[in-house]
Amino acid sequence: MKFGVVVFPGSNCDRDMQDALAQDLNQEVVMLWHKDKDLSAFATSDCIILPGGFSYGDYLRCGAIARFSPMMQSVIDFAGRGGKVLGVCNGFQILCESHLLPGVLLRNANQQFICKNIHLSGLGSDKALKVPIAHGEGRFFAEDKVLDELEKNSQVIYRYCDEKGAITPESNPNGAIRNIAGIRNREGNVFGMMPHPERACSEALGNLDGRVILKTLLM
Ligand SMILES: NC(=O)CC[C@H](N)C(=O)O
Repeated sequence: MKFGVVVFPGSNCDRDMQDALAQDLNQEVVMLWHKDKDLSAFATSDCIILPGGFSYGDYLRCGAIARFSPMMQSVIDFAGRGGKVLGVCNGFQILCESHLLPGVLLRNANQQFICKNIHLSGLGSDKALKVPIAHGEGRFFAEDKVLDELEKNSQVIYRYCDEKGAITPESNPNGAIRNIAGIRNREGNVFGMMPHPERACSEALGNLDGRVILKTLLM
């Protein structure tokens, strides 16, 4: 399978994602510019990634302007055809702004930018996975009705937990509702998460837990 990584003005995790996929996971990766819109080289068995960063300087709300990039219309069409799409951090924000995923990312409860390792409970492992976060607007929120629907359809893919896997208020770094760190759409082909698996894919970085996440979701 082939991966396309969309570069927006202000993306800063695009090369990390490219490196993780190409070097650490041995996958074919093509970089895509947000002003282009041609995805004809991608089959629905391929995957488009919206990386982390500060697209358009985070003006208005994180992801609110990137949503209108020409490439995003093509990504929405690609997702509609069943192609896999993953948004990490700013990419997750763009997916919510584009309504490919429900809910919103609000400013962190403590009003601070948070950059640290956290633990996740969810797909791919029985043990807690250690992954870095780095965001100012990462507090997932949706109305109870939406949340109940997400839970009923197993669309919550990751929750913040402690290192033993317990999902507690103390293990929630940003105040995300129900400790939600990542979700998928109902069809199961669009994924969004605030933590950065691409920063945890290499032995040189001392953490391989990100590989488990990327492999589980995408390969
Ligand atoms: N690492 C990121 O993608 C950061 C996302 C966004 N700029 C925020 O601060 O919330």
